Amino acid sequence: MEVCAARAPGKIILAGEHAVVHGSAAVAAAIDLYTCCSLRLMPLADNEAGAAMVELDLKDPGLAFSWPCRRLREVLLTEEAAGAREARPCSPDRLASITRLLEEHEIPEAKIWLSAGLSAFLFLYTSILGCRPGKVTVSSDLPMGSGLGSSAAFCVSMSGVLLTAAGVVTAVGGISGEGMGWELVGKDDLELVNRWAFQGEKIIHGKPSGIDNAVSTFGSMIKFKKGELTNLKSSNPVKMLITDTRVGRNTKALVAGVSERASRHSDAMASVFKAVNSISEEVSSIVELAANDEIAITSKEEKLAELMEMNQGLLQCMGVSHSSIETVLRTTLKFNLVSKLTGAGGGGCVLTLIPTMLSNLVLEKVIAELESHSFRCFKVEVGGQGLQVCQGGFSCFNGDVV
Ligand SMILES: Nc1ncnc2c1ncn2[C@@H]1O[C@H](COP(=O)(O)OP(=O)(O)O)[C@@H](O)[C@H]1O
Ligand SMILES: C[C@@](O)(CCOP(=O)(O)O)CC(=O)O
Ligand SMILES: [Mg+2]
Repeated sequence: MEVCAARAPGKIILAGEHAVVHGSAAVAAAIDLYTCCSLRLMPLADNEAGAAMVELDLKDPGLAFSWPCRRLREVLLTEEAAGAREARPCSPDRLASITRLLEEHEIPEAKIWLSAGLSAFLFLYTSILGCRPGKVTVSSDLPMGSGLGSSAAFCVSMSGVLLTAAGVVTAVGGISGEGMGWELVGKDDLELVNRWAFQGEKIIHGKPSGIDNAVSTFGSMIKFKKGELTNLKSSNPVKMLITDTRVGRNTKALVAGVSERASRHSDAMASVFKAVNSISEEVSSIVELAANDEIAITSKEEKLAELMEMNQGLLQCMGVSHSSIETVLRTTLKFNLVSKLTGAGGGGCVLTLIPTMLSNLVLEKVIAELESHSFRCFKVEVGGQGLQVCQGGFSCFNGDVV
Protein backbone atom coordinates (compact mmCIF):
# COMPACT_ATOMS: atom_id res chain seq x y z
CA MET A 1 0.00 0.00 0.00
CA GLU A 2 1.46 3.31 -1.03
CA VAL A 3 1.12 6.20 1.39
CA CYS A 4 2.00 9.84 1.00
CA ALA A 5 0.98 13.21 2.43
CA ALA A 6 1.14 16.89 1.53
CA ARG A 7 0.51 20.06 3.49
CA ALA A 8 -0.09 23.60 2.26
CA PRO A 9 -0.45 26.87 4.20
CA GLY A 10 -3.25 29.40 4.46
CA LYS A 11 -2.58 33.06 3.74
CA ILE A 12 -3.31 36.64 4.65
CA ILE A 13 -3.88 39.34 2.04
CA LEU A 14 -2.17 42.55 3.16
CA ALA A 15 -3.64 44.59 0.30
CA GLY A 16 -5.67 44.13 -2.85
CA GLU A 17 -8.30 41.41 -2.29
CA HIS A 18 -11.23 41.53 -4.74
CA ALA A 19 -9.51 44.22 -6.86
CA VAL A 20 -6.97 41.50 -7.78
CA VAL A 21 -9.81 39.58 -9.48
CA HIS A 22 -10.24 42.67 -11.72
CA GLY A 23 -6.55 42.98 -12.64
CA SER A 24 -5.14 45.10 -9.79
CA ALA A 25 -2.00 44.14 -7.89
CA ALA A 26 -2.34 42.50 -4.46
CA VAL A 27 0.11 41.51 -1.72
CA ALA A 28 -0.26 38.23 0.19
CA ALA A 29 1.81 36.10 2.55
CA ALA A 30 1.70 32.48 3.69
CA ILE A 31 0.92 31.86 7.38
CA ASP A 32 1.92 28.96 9.59
CA LEU A 33 -1.51 27.31 9.63
CA TYR A 34 -1.76 24.31 7.33
CA THR A 35 -4.18 21.97 5.60
CA CYS A 36 -2.84 18.44 5.39
CA CYS A 37 -4.00 15.66 3.06
CA SER A 38 -2.76 12.12 3.31
CA LEU A 39 -3.47 9.41 0.75
CA ARG A 40 -3.40 5.66 0.95
CA LEU A 41 -3.66 3.94 -2.44
CA MET A 42 -5.47 0.60 -2.20
CA PRO A 43 -4.45 -2.53 -4.13
CA LEU A 44 -5.76 -2.57 -7.70
CA ALA A 45 -6.93 -6.17 -7.11
CA ASP A 46 -9.88 -4.73 -5.11
CA ASN A 47 -10.91 -3.04 -8.32
CA GLU A 48 -11.43 -6.33 -10.10
CA ALA A 49 -13.51 -7.70 -7.23
CA GLY A 50 -15.82 -4.69 -7.66
CA ALA A 51 -15.32 -3.63 -4.02
CA ALA A 52 -12.92 -0.81 -4.79
CA MET A 53 -13.76 2.63 -3.40
CA VAL A 54 -12.51 6.18 -3.48
CA GLU A 55 -12.88 7.47 0.09
CA LEU A 56 -12.64 10.94 1.57
CA ASP A 57 -12.42 11.50 5.33
CA LEU A 58 -12.84 15.17 6.28
CA LYS A 59 -11.66 15.50 9.88
CA ASP A 60 -12.75 19.14 10.39
CA PRO A 61 -16.44 18.90 9.59
CA GLY A 62 -16.28 15.29 10.83
CA LEU A 63 -17.76 13.74 7.69
CA ALA A 64 -16.65 10.84 5.53
CA PHE A 65 -17.71 10.01 1.97
CA SER A 66 -17.06 7.10 -0.37
CA TRP A 67 -17.77 6.34 -4.00
CA PRO A 68 -17.49 2.88 -5.59
CA CYS A 69 -14.84 3.08 -8.36
CA ARG A 70 -17.32 1.33 -10.66
CA ARG A 71 -19.86 4.14 -10.15
CA LEU A 72 -17.23 6.83 -10.75
CA ARG A 73 -16.22 5.13 -14.00
CA GLU A 74 -19.88 4.86 -15.08
CA VAL A 75 -20.67 8.51 -14.45
CA LEU A 76 -17.37 10.20 -15.20
CA LEU A 77 -16.11 7.81 -17.88
CA THR A 78 -12.60 8.03 -16.49
CA GLU A 79 -11.08 4.60 -16.93
CA GLU A 80 -7.58 6.02 -16.72
CA ALA A 81 -6.41 9.51 -15.86
CA ALA A 82 -6.01 11.47 -19.09
CA GLY A 83 -2.53 12.48 -17.94
CA ALA A 84 -1.67 14.46 -14.87
CA ARG A 85 1.25 16.33 -16.41
CA GLU A 86 -0.97 19.14 -17.65
CA ALA A 87 -3.78 20.74 -15.69
CA ARG A 88 -7.16 20.71 -17.42
CA PRO A 89 -10.24 22.76 -16.52
CA CYS A 90 -13.39 21.05 -15.31
CA SER A 91 -15.84 21.21 -18.24
CA PRO A 92 -19.50 22.13 -17.51
CA ASP A 93 -20.52 18.56 -18.46
CA ARG A 94 -18.03 17.03 -16.05
CA LEU A 95 -19.14 19.40 -13.27
CA ALA A 96 -22.76 18.39 -13.91
CA SER A 97 -21.78 14.69 -13.61
CA ILE A 98 -19.90 15.41 -10.38
CA THR A 99 -22.96 17.21 -9.01
CA ARG A 100 -25.05 14.11 -9.86
CA LEU A 101 -22.62 11.93 -7.91
CA LEU A 102 -22.83 14.27 -4.91
CA GLU A 103 -26.62 14.20 -4.97
CA GLU A 104 -26.37 10.48 -4.17
CA HIS A 105 -24.94 11.47 -0.75
CA GLU A 106 -26.86 12.93 2.16
CA ILE A 107 -24.93 16.08 3.05
CA PRO A 108 -26.41 17.63 6.22
CA GLU A 109 -28.15 20.94 5.35
CA ALA A 110 -26.00 22.78 7.92
CA LYS A 111 -22.86 21.64 6.07
CA ILE A 112 -24.06 22.13 2.51
CA TRP A 113 -21.21 24.63 1.93
CA LEU A 114 -18.96 21.58 1.78
CA SER A 115 -20.31 20.54 -1.62
CA ALA A 116 -18.00 22.92 -3.50
CA GLY A 117 -14.98 21.36 -1.76
CA LEU A 118 -16.31 17.85 -2.50
CA SER A 119 -16.74 18.72 -6.18
CA ALA A 120 -13.18 20.05 -6.29
CA PHE A 121 -11.99 16.82 -4.65
CA LEU A 122 -13.78 14.52 -7.12
CA PHE A 123 -12.53 16.59 -10.04
CA LEU A 124 -8.89 16.58 -8.87
CA TYR A 125 -8.86 12.93 -7.79
CA THR A 126 -10.38 11.46 -10.94
CA SER A 127 -8.43 13.80 -13.25
CA ILE A 128 -5.08 12.94 -11.66
CA LEU A 129 -5.49 9.32 -10.53
CA GLY A 130 -8.44 8.18 -12.66
CA CYS A 131 -10.64 5.73 -10.75
CA ARG A 132 -7.86 4.06 -8.72
CA PRO A 133 -9.08 3.00 -5.30
CA GLY A 134 -7.70 5.08 -2.47
CA LYS A 135 -8.48 6.90 0.74
CA VAL A 136 -7.73 10.60 1.32
CA THR A 137 -7.83 12.07 4.82
CA VAL A 138 -7.92 15.86 5.28
CA SER A 139 -7.34 17.91 8.40
CA SER A 140 -6.71 21.61 8.79
CA ASP A 141 -5.57 24.26 11.28
CA LEU A 142 -7.49 26.85 9.24
CA PRO A 143 -11.00 28.07 9.96
CA MET A 144 -13.07 27.35 6.85
CA GLY A 145 -14.77 30.17 4.95
CA SER A 146 -13.03 32.90 6.98
CA GLY A 147 -10.71 34.61 4.52
CA LEU A 148 -7.52 32.72 5.36
CA GLY A 149 -7.52 30.77 2.11
CA SER A 150 -8.71 27.38 3.38
CA SER A 151 -10.11 26.61 -0.09
CA ALA A 152 -6.71 27.21 -1.71
CA ALA A 153 -4.82 25.27 0.99
CA PHE A 154 -7.30 22.40 0.41
CA CYS A 155 -6.77 22.45 -3.38
CA VAL A 156 -2.96 22.84 -3.16
CA SER A 157 -2.45 20.08 -0.56
CA MET A 158 -4.90 17.83 -2.44
CA SER A 159 -3.19 18.40 -5.81
CA GLY A 160 0.19 17.96 -4.10
CA VAL A 161 -0.65 14.57 -2.59
CA LEU A 162 -2.40 13.25 -5.72
CA LEU A 163 0.42 14.29 -8.04
CA THR A 164 2.98 12.78 -5.64
CA ALA A 165 1.04 9.49 -5.65
CA ALA A 166 0.87 9.63 -9.46
CA GLY A 167 4.68 9.87 -9.48
CA VAL A 168 4.55 13.20 -11.31
CA VAL A 169 5.77 15.33 -8.38
CA THR A 170 8.80 14.35 -6.31
CA ALA A 171 10.29 15.68 -3.11
CA VAL A 172 13.68 17.35 -3.35
CA GLY A 173 14.87 17.35 0.24
CA GLY A 174 14.06 17.88 3.88
CA ILE A 175 13.37 21.11 5.66
CA SER A 176 16.08 21.93 8.13
CA GLY A 177 14.92 21.99 11.73
CA GLU A 178 11.78 19.94 11.04
CA GLY A 179 12.02 16.30 11.99
CA MET A 180 8.58 15.25 10.76
CA GLY A 181 9.57 14.05 7.30
CA TRP A 182 8.27 17.04 5.34
CA GLU A 183 10.20 17.75 2.15
CA LEU A 184 10.22 20.62 -0.31
CA VAL A 185 9.22 20.34 -3.98
CA GLY A 186 11.15 21.67 -7.02
CA LYS A 187 10.04 24.77 -8.93
CA ASP A 188 8.63 23.01 -12.03
CA ASP A 189 6.64 20.58 -9.88
CA LEU A 190 5.31 23.48 -7.80
CA GLU A 191 4.17 25.21 -11.01
CA LEU A 192 2.23 22.08 -12.00
CA VAL A 193 0.63 21.73 -8.54
CA ASN A 194 -0.34 25.42 -8.69
CA ARG A 195 -2.03 24.99 -12.10
CA TRP A 196 -4.08 21.99 -10.88
CA ALA A 197 -4.97 23.75 -7.62
CA PHE A 198 -6.19 26.77 -9.62
CA GLN A 199 -8.60 24.49 -11.49
CA GLY A 200 -9.92 23.22 -8.14
CA GLU A 201 -10.16 26.76 -6.75
CA LYS A 202 -12.25 27.71 -9.84
CA ILE A 203 -14.84 25.14 -8.75
CA ILE A 204 -14.96 26.65 -5.23
CA HIS A 205 -14.60 30.40 -5.98
CA GLY A 206 -16.19 30.72 -9.42
CA LYS A 207 -13.74 33.35 -10.63
CA PRO A 208 -10.55 33.23 -8.56
CA SER A 209 -7.64 35.55 -9.26
CA GLY A 210 -5.16 32.75 -8.50
CA ILE A 211 -3.42 34.66 -5.68
CA ASP A 212 -4.51 32.26 -2.90
CA ASN A 213 -3.36 29.06 -4.60
CA ALA A 214 -0.11 30.78 -5.70
CA VAL A 215 0.87 31.91 -2.19
CA SER A 216 -0.19 28.57 -0.70
CA THR A 217 1.95 26.71 -3.26
CA PHE A 218 5.06 28.92 -3.28
CA GLY A 219 4.89 30.33 0.26
CA SER A 220 6.74 33.49 1.29
CA MET A 221 5.30 36.97 0.66
CA ILE A 222 4.26 37.78 -2.90
CA LYS A 223 2.95 40.55 -5.09
CA PHE A 224 0.44 39.15 -7.58
CA LYS A 225 -0.98 40.89 -10.61
CA LYS A 226 -2.81 39.33 -13.58
CA GLY A 227 -1.34 35.89 -12.86
CA GLU A 228 2.23 37.25 -12.53
CA LEU A 229 3.94 36.58 -9.24
CA THR A 230 6.84 38.57 -7.72
CA ASN A 231 8.56 37.30 -4.59
CA LEU A 232 8.92 40.02 -1.96
CA LYS A 233 11.91 39.98 0.34
CA SER A 234 10.52 41.40 3.52
CA SER A 235 13.51 42.68 5.49
CA ASN A 236 11.68 43.19 8.81
CA PRO A 237 9.07 40.83 10.22
CA VAL A 238 5.49 42.02 9.64
CA LYS A 239 3.47 41.29 12.78
CA MET A 240 -0.26 40.88 12.37
CA LEU A 241 -2.97 39.89 14.80
CA ILE A 242 -5.79 37.94 13.14
CA THR A 243 -9.31 38.25 14.50
CA ASP A 244 -11.88 35.75 13.29
CA THR A 245 -15.31 37.36 13.67
CA ARG A 246 -16.77 33.85 13.30
CA VAL A 247 -19.32 35.28 10.90
CA GLY A 248 -19.54 32.68 8.14
CA ARG A 249 -19.60 33.72 4.51
CA ASN A 250 -18.85 32.38 1.09
CA THR A 251 -16.10 33.71 -1.15
CA LYS A 252 -17.90 32.78 -4.40
CA ALA A 253 -20.97 34.90 -3.51
CA LEU A 254 -18.87 37.88 -2.36
CA VAL A 255 -16.68 37.84 -5.50
CA ALA A 256 -19.82 37.67 -7.65
CA GLY A 257 -21.33 40.59 -5.68
CA VAL A 258 -18.31 42.81 -6.38
CA SER A 259 -18.46 41.94 -10.09
CA GLU A 260 -22.16 42.87 -10.18
CA ARG A 261 -21.43 46.22 -8.51
CA ALA A 262 -18.61 46.75 -11.05
CA SER A 263 -21.00 46.19 -13.92
CA ARG A 264 -23.58 48.58 -12.43
CA HIS A 265 -21.01 51.37 -11.79
CA SER A 266 -18.19 50.62 -14.17
CA ASP A 267 -16.40 54.01 -14.08
CA ALA A 268 -16.58 54.44 -10.32
CA MET A 269 -15.46 50.86 -9.64
CA ALA A 270 -12.63 51.14 -12.20
CA SER A 271 -11.33 54.07 -10.13
CA VAL A 272 -11.66 52.03 -6.93
CA PHE A 273 -9.68 49.14 -8.46
CA LYS A 274 -7.05 51.57 -9.76
CA ALA A 275 -6.65 53.11 -6.30
CA VAL A 276 -6.26 49.63 -4.77
CA ASN A 277 -3.60 48.83 -7.38
CA SER A 278 -1.57 51.88 -6.26
CA ILE A 279 -1.98 50.89 -2.60
CA SER A 280 -0.72 47.35 -3.28
CA GLU A 281 2.25 48.68 -5.28
CA GLU A 282 3.15 50.97 -2.34
CA VAL A 283 2.69 48.18 0.21
CA SER A 284 4.98 45.90 -1.79
CA SER A 285 7.77 48.51 -1.92
CA ILE A 286 7.42 49.33 1.77
CA VAL A 287 7.69 45.72 2.96
CA GLU A 288 10.95 45.37 1.02
CA LEU A 289 12.51 48.51 2.56
CA ALA A 290 15.25 47.68 5.03
CA ALA A 291 14.69 49.52 8.32
CA ASN A 292 17.65 49.34 10.68
CA ASP A 293 16.66 51.49 13.61
CA GLU A 294 13.63 52.28 15.73
CA ILE A 295 12.73 55.47 13.82
CA ALA A 296 12.92 53.76 10.42
CA ILE A 297 10.85 50.78 11.65
CA THR A 298 8.19 53.07 13.14
CA SER A 299 7.98 55.15 9.97
CA LYS A 300 7.63 51.98 7.87
CA GLU A 301 4.84 50.69 10.12
CA GLU A 302 3.02 54.04 10.01
CA LYS A 303 3.04 53.98 6.21
CA LEU A 304 1.74 50.39 6.17
CA ALA A 305 -1.00 51.27 8.67
CA GLU A 306 -2.14 54.25 6.58
CA LEU A 307 -2.29 52.11 3.43
CA MET A 308 -4.25 49.38 5.24
CA GLU A 309 -6.74 52.00 6.43
CA MET A 310 -7.16 53.32 2.87
CA ASN A 311 -7.58 49.78 1.51
CA GLN A 312 -10.28 49.04 4.10
CA GLY A 313 -12.18 52.17 2.99
CA LEU A 314 -12.10 50.96 -0.60
CA LEU A 315 -13.26 47.48 0.43
CA GLN A 316 -16.25 49.21 2.03
CA CYS A 317 -16.87 50.88 -1.35
CA MET A 318 -16.91 47.41 -2.91
CA GLY A 319 -19.62 46.35 -0.43
CA VAL A 320 -17.69 43.58 1.32
CA SER A 321 -17.38 44.93 4.86
CA HIS A 322 -19.74 43.77 7.64
CA SER A 323 -20.92 45.04 11.02
CA SER A 324 -18.68 42.47 12.78
CA ILE A 325 -15.68 43.76 10.82
CA GLU A 326 -16.61 47.36 11.76
CA THR A 327 -16.69 46.29 15.43
CA VAL A 328 -13.11 44.99 15.14
CA LEU A 329 -12.01 48.24 13.43
CA ARG A 330 -13.58 50.37 16.19
CA THR A 331 -12.18 48.22 18.99
CA THR A 332 -8.59 48.26 17.72
CA LEU A 333 -8.77 51.99 16.90
CA LYS A 334 -9.35 52.67 20.61
CA PHE A 335 -5.77 51.41 21.05
CA ASN A 336 -4.55 53.42 18.04
CA LEU A 337 -4.20 50.25 15.99
CA VAL A 338 -5.23 49.97 12.36
CA SER A 339 -7.13 46.99 10.94
CA LYS A 340 -8.51 45.84 7.62
CA LEU A 341 -10.49 42.81 6.52
CA THR A 342 -8.51 40.07 4.81
CA GLY A 343 -9.77 37.70 2.11
CA ALA A 344 -13.28 38.02 0.78
CA GLY A 345 -14.80 39.90 3.79
CA GLY A 346 -18.52 39.81 4.60
CA GLY A 347 -17.49 38.54 8.07
CA GLY A 348 -14.50 36.22 8.32
CA CYS A 349 -11.09 37.50 9.43
CA VAL A 350 -9.62 40.94 10.10
CA LEU A 351 -5.90 41.86 10.25
CA THR A 352 -4.52 44.28 12.82
CA LEU A 353 -1.02 45.62 12.32
CA ILE A 354 1.01 45.11 15.52
CA PRO A 355 3.74 47.75 15.76
CA THR A 356 7.10 46.39 16.94
CA MET A 357 7.06 48.82 19.87
CA LEU A 358 3.63 47.76 21.15
CA SER A 359 3.92 46.27 24.63
CA ASN A 360 2.63 42.76 25.28
CA LEU A 361 0.44 44.19 28.01
CA VAL A 362 -1.45 46.42 25.54
CA LEU A 363 -1.67 43.59 23.00
CA GLU A 364 -3.22 41.32 25.63
CA LYS A 365 -5.76 44.07 26.46
CA VAL A 366 -6.70 44.40 22.76
CA ILE A 367 -7.14 40.64 22.48
CA ALA A 368 -9.23 40.49 25.67
CA GLU A 369 -11.54 43.24 24.40
CA LEU A 370 -11.91 41.60 20.97
CA GLU A 371 -12.61 38.23 22.56
CA SER A 372 -15.27 39.81 24.80
CA HIS A 373 -17.26 40.25 21.54
CA SER A 374 -16.96 36.44 20.99
CA PHE A 375 -14.34 36.94 18.30
CA ARG A 376 -11.32 34.61 18.24
CA CYS A 377 -7.81 36.08 18.00
CA PHE A 378 -4.61 34.40 16.94
CA LYS A 379 -1.04 35.44 16.22
CA VAL A 380 0.64 33.89 13.20
CA GLU A 381 4.08 33.72 11.62
CA VAL A 382 3.98 35.45 8.24
CA GLY A 383 5.88 34.53 5.06
CA GLY A 384 6.83 30.87 5.66
CA GLN A 385 7.06 27.79 3.44
CA GLY A 386 4.55 26.78 0.78
CA LEU A 387 3.69 23.21 -0.25
CA GLN A 388 5.56 20.34 1.40
CA VAL A 389 5.21 16.62 0.78
CA CYS A 390 6.02 13.43 2.60
CA GLN A 391 6.55 10.20 0.68
CA GLY A 392 6.44 7.74 3.55
CA GLY A 393 4.22 6.16 6.13
CA PHE A 394 3.91 9.35 8.16
CA SER A 395 0.62 11.17 8.34
CA CYS A 396 -0.38 14.59 9.62
CA PHE A 397 -2.71 13.14 12.21
CA ASN A 398 -0.88 13.18 15.54
CA GLY A 399 2.13 11.63 13.84
CA ASP A 400 0.29 8.32 13.37
CA VAL A 401 1.28 6.04 10.57
CA VAL A 402 -1.59 5.93 8.08
N1 LIG B 1 -10.35 21.18 5.36
C1 LIG B 1 -11.36 21.24 4.50
N2 LIG B 1 -12.20 20.19 4.39
C2 LIG B 1 -13.23 20.25 3.51
N3 LIG B 1 -13.52 21.31 2.70
C3 LIG B 1 -12.73 22.38 2.78
C4 LIG B 1 -11.61 22.40 3.68
N4 LIG B 1 -11.02 23.61 3.55
C5 LIG B 1 -11.73 24.29 2.62
N5 LIG B 1 -12.76 23.57 2.15
C6 LIG B 1 -13.74 24.02 1.12
O1 LIG B 1 -13.51 25.41 0.88
C7 LIG B 1 -14.69 26.19 1.21
C8 LIG B 1 -14.28 27.52 1.85
O2 LIG B 1 -13.70 28.33 0.85
P1 LIG B 1 -13.92 29.87 0.75
O3 LIG B 1 -15.38 30.22 0.77
O4 LIG B 1 -13.12 30.33 -0.39
O5 LIG B 1 -13.29 30.44 2.11
P2 LIG B 1 -11.75 30.52 2.56
O6 LIG B 1 -10.92 30.10 1.41
O7 LIG B 1 -11.55 31.95 2.92
O8 LIG B 1 -11.62 29.66 3.78
C9 LIG B 1 -15.46 25.30 2.16
O9 LIG B 1 -16.85 25.62 2.12
C10 LIG B 1 -15.18 23.90 1.63
O10 LIG B 1 -16.01 23.61 0.52
C1 LIG C 1 -11.59 37.94 -2.66
C2 LIG C 1 -10.33 37.24 -3.20
O1 LIG C 1 -9.43 38.27 -3.65
C3 LIG C 1 -9.62 36.45 -2.08
C4 LIG C 1 -10.49 35.42 -1.43
O2 LIG C 1 -9.83 34.78 -0.36
P1 LIG C 1 -10.62 33.82 0.62
O3 LIG C 1 -11.24 32.72 -0.15
O4 LIG C 1 -11.68 34.63 1.33
O5 LIG C 1 -9.58 33.32 1.60
C5 LIG C 1 -10.73 36.35 -4.36
C6 LIG C 1 -9.57 35.90 -5.25
O6 LIG C 1 -8.55 36.62 -5.36
O7 LIG C 1 -9.69 34.85 -5.88
MG1 LIG D 1 -11.12 30.69 -0.62
